[in-house]
Amino acid sequence: MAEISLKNLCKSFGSQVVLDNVTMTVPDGSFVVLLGPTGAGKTTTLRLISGLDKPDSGQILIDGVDVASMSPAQRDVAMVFQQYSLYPHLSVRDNLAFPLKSPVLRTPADEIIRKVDEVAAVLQISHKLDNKATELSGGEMQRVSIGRALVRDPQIYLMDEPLSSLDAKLRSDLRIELKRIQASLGATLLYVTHDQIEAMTMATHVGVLDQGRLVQFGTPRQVYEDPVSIYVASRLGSPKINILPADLFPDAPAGAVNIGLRPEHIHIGAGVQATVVRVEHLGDQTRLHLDIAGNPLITLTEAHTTLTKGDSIAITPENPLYFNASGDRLK
Ligand SMILES: Nc1ncnc2c1ncn2[C@@H]1O[C@H](COP(=O)(O)OP(=O)(O)OP(=O)(O)O)[C@@H](O)[C@H]1O
Repeated sequence: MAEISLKNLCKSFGSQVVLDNVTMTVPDGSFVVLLGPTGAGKTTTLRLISGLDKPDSGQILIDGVDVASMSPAQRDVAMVFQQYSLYPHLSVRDNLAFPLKSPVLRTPADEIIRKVDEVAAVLQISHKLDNKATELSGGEMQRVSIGRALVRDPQIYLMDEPLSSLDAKLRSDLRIELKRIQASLGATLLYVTHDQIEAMTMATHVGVLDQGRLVQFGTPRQVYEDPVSIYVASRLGSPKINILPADLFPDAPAGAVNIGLRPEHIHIGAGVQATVVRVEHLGDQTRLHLDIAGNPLITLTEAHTTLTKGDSIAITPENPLYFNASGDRLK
């Protein structure tokens, strides 16, 4: 396995700057999740690393080697796309075996059988091994696409929203499986998603992209607890962080325009008056939708709360985050 190092990477399409001076290290054996809204440059980053596109400037090093002159095959990278890319005329077994049959790898036949069976079991598609790729559901096809990356032993794995087409149950099963496989192989994995639960549960590190710029890189916990801006704070957490005028509460520091309050960081019992707008019972927890001087706010309370719509309560911020007029964090 290998480290990926991006140095001052820039890429434009026509007049649109898609990556703006991105410098980032994906450590050997890490699971790095790139987060950002649509168009932030996530897929482009993967395509540049895999060699499918070329950067305008900057460097990509894999295990310390500049890969600029290497073809995608020479880079020894396995990529899983959002859209499954299978050979429709081949069976699932042959699709999975295909990467191992490359003349460069020369994998022995019994090793191919063993690997394919192992990966099919992990991805819960053993019963479909003899089906044609066209005879699978979308979710099954996507599992075969992931399997085709897993049968190989590449230097790095690049995955572009590989779970987005799967239903919720399968997505959560595969989140756990992918994380387990990555950790047991010690694989270096760069993973693109919109899904903050995937980021929080799988990543060793999270990189947040904003219009082609890498605005924060750290552990999921660092990025969640210590975001550099409202933009970053809003990328992680469900329900989302509450962003309110800073002067709704006492003790805002000079220059603070907004206060950011995570739903779990609001103490009920004393402080500023708020009105209950809606009580959302989710089984294990209850979300309280509040109104505070005309501003919406969501917080959490115990499952069996007796609060109802129209009640008046008092709240105090815990661990508030303050932001200036540009949305940058005040320390
Ligand atoms: N080959 C191309 N030609 C022209 N523009 C492109 C090309 N590839 C990407 N873009 C543009 O670059 C921007 C970034 O695209 P990219 O696919 O990297 O975003 P993303 O963060 O992966 O978004 P998504 O989450 O929607 O996949 C988009 O505005 C896209 O339209």
